[in-house]
Amino acid sequence: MLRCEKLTCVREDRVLFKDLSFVIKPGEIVQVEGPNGVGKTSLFRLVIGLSLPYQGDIFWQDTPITDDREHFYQKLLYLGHKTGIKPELTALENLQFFQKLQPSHKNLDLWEILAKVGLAGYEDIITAQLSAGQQRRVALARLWLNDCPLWILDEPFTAIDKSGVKVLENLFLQHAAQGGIVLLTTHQDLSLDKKHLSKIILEKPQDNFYV
Ligand SMILES: Nc1ncnc2c1ncn2[C@@H]1O[C@H](COP(=O)(O)OP(=O)(O)OP(=O)(O)O)[C@@H](O)[C@H]1O
Repeated sequence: MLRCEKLTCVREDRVLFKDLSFVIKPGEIVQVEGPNGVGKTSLFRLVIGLSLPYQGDIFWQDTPITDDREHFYQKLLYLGHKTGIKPELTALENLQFFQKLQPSHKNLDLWEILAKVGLAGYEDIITAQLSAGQQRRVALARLWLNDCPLWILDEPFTAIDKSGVKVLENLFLQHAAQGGIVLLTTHQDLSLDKKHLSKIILEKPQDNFYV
């Protein structure tokens, strides 16, 4: 369970959000929604401990994430705006690298995973030569190669076409059905219904909302 209590985020003396509290339980998919610049990425950076909140606390399984970072990071898969793939390696080599980080998945068929993300026939191409959407697909293949219960995904669908979004939505449902958590942000409309998708809406504060 991920619990955030009374989070306040300040950037350059400007309050992005104040006293934001939420709980995400195993099996939930939650989308953070709001216009450009409202603070979605900033919220994710707080939640994963990359920056400190101005006020508030973040708990994983009732333990503050600052108390046991190592345990928290073992449970977390975070994909940010950058793809995090190595452009000089092929799609397959990138996956082989990710697989080495997850020994429990050493027997998974990487060709099959590349086919699942729509890269059959592109396995041996240097990723720098792939399109933006194909590069994003290589990065997203990591979702098939981990045991982490908590997925935090910052705009995972950037440059991904509709059929790719559908594949990922199904994967999120599968992850949630197994007790995982997906916390994501996207500007795309998702086809998941209210039963499967909750939302945290961030709104632009008043112009004079300064500390
Ligand atoms: N490191 C930083 N230092 C100062 N200001 C920052 C920093 N990071 C973000 N900001 C500011 O905080 C605000 C929120 O940025 P953030 O990236 O969280 O928005 P977002 O909701 O994710 O936007 P988008 O939908 O465009 O990705 C912006 O006005 C941005 O300029």
